[in-house]
Amino acid sequence: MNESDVRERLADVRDPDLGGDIVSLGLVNDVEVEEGGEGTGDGTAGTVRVSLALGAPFSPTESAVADDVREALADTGLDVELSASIPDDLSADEQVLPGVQNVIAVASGKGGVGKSTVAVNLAAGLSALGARVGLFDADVYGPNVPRMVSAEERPETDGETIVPPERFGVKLMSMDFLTGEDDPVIWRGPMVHKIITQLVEDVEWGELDYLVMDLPPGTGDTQLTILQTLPLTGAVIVTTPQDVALDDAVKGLRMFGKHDTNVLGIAENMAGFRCPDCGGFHEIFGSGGGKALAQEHDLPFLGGIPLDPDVRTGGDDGEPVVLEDGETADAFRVLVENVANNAGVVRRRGVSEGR
Ligand SMILES: Nc1ncnc2c1ncn2[C@@H]1O[C@H](COP(=O)(O)OP(=O)(O)OP(=O)(O)O)[C@@H](O)[C@H]1O
Repeated sequence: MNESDVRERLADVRDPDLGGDIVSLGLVNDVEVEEGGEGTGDGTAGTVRVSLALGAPFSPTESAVADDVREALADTGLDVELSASIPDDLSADEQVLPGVQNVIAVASGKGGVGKSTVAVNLAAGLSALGARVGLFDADVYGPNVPRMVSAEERPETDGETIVPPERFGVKLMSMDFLTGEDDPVIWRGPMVHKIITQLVEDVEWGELDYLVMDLPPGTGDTQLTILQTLPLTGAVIVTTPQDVALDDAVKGLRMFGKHDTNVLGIAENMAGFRCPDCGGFHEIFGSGGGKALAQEHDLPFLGGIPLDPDVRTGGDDGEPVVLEDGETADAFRVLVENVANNAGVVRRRGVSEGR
């Protein structure tokens, strides 16, 4: 079995989203076969090392592709060693956040729709899948991260670098940690730019699979600065089924469109209420708006999160609901998986189209 035999077998593995096999799509970076058996005396047929251009660690789709690759090589008798990396055009020095694979922004057109709630549960849910995750709370108007850590757990700094505190395996940072008591209302573009730069240069994120950014609501300076400064994989737009929230979501979509930012999809929050007393399901803010918005703009619908008192108490106590059991937690898990899958589509499409 040589390298071209291996590639021939890999040509049977399909990418379920891009519609083609992983070899033709350019998703096989490298194949190496090391003969074993006689001669080497290790008693095996050898090892095959395959490097795949996969970019969304722990996403169900990419995990399935990796399983298919193993299966395609299963009867060769070779030990299969897989690795995943998306080759980068820029050197580590030129990259803004060299250790971070995916930056995912969570945005909304207006406040109070549950954007921060989605960001926190997305980060915790990705971490629960096994990924290395950071959460940056850039929502100066309603920071949520400080609530998740006690005062003693504030970031440590030696004057040069900032070490983010961790909860449920997620590294946490907040604009609030950096600015202290300053009144965010007086912030202007240059100030925001300075802080974002500080985030990029001074925080020790280490190696991360996903950095989730909780953007402030709306389409102002901070959002634009972040879009211009950071290499986003894509954005998640949070809305409620109400018409007015949907109008605002469209404004958000336009902003991302202008900056060539991928939209990973639309999440609909407060989509119905399961009454704990009568057991009935009530659609308090209407229904289907998020899905219709997604369809209209030809974007993925990521899922609906019900109105559930546990979401709020979880938020207040800093314990994301996604880590619990139940209907709402399941809804969040679907959302987390869809976001990861769609991040993978963006990354693999980039490789495939960039060849
Ligand atoms: N699905 C839900 N069920 C019940 N309560 C929710 C749900 N989603 C959010 N909430 C609650 O609604 C309030 C607003 O949510 P959140 O802070 O996430 O909104 P936001 O869009 O980030 O607003 P802002 O950016 O203005 O801070 C919080 O108290 C939160 O706990």
